[in-house]
Amino acid sequence: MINIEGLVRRFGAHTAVDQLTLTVAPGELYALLGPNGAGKSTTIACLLGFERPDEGRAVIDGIDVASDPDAARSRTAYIPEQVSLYEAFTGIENVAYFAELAGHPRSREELSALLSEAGLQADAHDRRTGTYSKGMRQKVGIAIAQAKQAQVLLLDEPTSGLDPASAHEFSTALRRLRDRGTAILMATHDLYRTMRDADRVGILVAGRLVEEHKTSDLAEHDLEAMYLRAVGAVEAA
Ligand SMILES: Nc1ncnc2c1ncn2[C@@H]1O[C@H](COP(=O)(O)OP(=O)(O)OP(=O)(O)O)[C@@H](O)[C@H]1O
Repeated sequence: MINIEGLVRRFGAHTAVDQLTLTVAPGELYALLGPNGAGKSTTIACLLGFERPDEGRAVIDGIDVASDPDAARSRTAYIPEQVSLYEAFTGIENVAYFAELAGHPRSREELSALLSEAGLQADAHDRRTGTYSKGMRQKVGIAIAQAKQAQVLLLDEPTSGLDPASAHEFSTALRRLRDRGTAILMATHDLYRTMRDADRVGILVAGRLVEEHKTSDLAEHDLEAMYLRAVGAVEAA
């Protein structure tokens, strides 16, 4: 469960996140849209304990992240745009390491099954991750989230730059995690993936949540028109 309550984060005179309140339930995938600089990454950084809120709280499974970042992080997996792995280690070794660190050691068979389930082809499991493509790294990120039994998954523009087939495979793996009860918050610019994968969508503009809807209540062109209107680019539509 993710609870963001009245979150404010300022950098000098600039308010990057402005009174943001947002909840993501277990088994829910929430897409956070917004133009560059809207405050999406800063919000995620507060949930990870990398940034401290000036006001309000970021809460993971009842734990205030700023008060106990280690306990919050043990329940959280994070997939940034570029997943960083130990390049000299294989895919299996990377997942093994992160699973063990989280207190969930796994057998080789389990690790291999997790990677396959995340969509990584079997012949890559024992290759050094230094040779992996971006899409393959994202899949390792999903396998790590599953291996450490993270209740919360945070993603920052995970599908940007992935080819359509890789993005599709990634989405399938993501939805599977969601269906197993993970609360997922994804910052993204991808309206198509948002409509396909997300249960709810919020639009952040200048740090403020200006729209929030169930995707089932929207058609794809509605979301695009709403987004353009929200960011003040309606003439461009
Ligand atoms: N450490 C920092 N110091 C000063 N300003 C910062 C810092 N981090 C972020 N900002 C500013 O806060 C605002 C929000 O940035 P943020 O990266 O959260 O936006 P974003 O929605 O993730 O954008 P993008 O889509 O480009 O990733 C921006 O104006 C940014 O320049």
